[in-house]
Amino acid sequence: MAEDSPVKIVKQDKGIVIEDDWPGYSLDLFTYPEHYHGDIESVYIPHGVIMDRIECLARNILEDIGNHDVIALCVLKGGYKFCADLVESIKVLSRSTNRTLTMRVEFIRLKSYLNDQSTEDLHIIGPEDLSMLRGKNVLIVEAIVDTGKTMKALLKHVETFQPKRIGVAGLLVKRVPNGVGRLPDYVGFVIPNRFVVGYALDYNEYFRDLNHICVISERGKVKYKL
Ligand SMILES: O=P(O)(O)OC[C@H]1O[C@H](OP(=O)(O)OP(=O)(O)O)[C@H](O)[C@@H]1O
Ligand code: HPA
Repeated sequence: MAEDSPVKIVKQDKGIVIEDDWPGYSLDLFTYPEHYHGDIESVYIPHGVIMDRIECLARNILEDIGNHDVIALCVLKGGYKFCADLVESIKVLSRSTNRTLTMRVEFIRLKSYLNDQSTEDLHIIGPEDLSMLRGKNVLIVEAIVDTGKTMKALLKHVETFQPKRIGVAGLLVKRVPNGVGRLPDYVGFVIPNRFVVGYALDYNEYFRDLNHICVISERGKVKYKL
């Protein structure tokens, strides 16, 4: 039976720290779509490493969830791959440990970036009504916390629907000067202040179809600039 109390977050994960001098892997060592040739500088986090890390996060999250019901709130668009892989990993782990876990997934979309810059124009595009979160344990699933502005606005918005407890899983947290707001409870990787793309992270909607997380090249920035 599902427990009625709030989920206790005890298995916090501060993430794997990628140092500032990490150049990434040479592109020759990996495959990637031909149409991005010249548009990326290096493979920063290979797809397989992302998947392994997600499995660890899933294990920690599952231990904290116990027998509680949880709603995963996927932050679109950048979070769609992380959310799908995280929920799948939690499902597989819960089956292999004979648990009966019901995890609902809901979606919200926020947008603020133009080119590689955060703008003041932060829109919550939808849905307006998240009343299904009232009294529930909510796990926000976000691909990247950079300036932290998106997470700050999102938490403020979600709190108005009075969930029981909000946990946050973030695949990437960027080391930036003057970052704002709450850091995720479960972090995949802490990365240097470089603009990364792939694994659903975009630059003006390009690169979401790249499996690895890569550093965009100057040529890529110019080619897809708006
Ligand atoms: O911490 P911040 O500096 O606020 O940046 C993080 C946000 O930026 C990106 O979203 P974006 O606005 O590009 O929309 P998208 O997810 O649809 O690409 C990303 O997916 C995060 O949601
Ligand atoms: O480095 C980034 N890449 C893609 N989207 C982002 N949104 C914030 N930071 C980033």
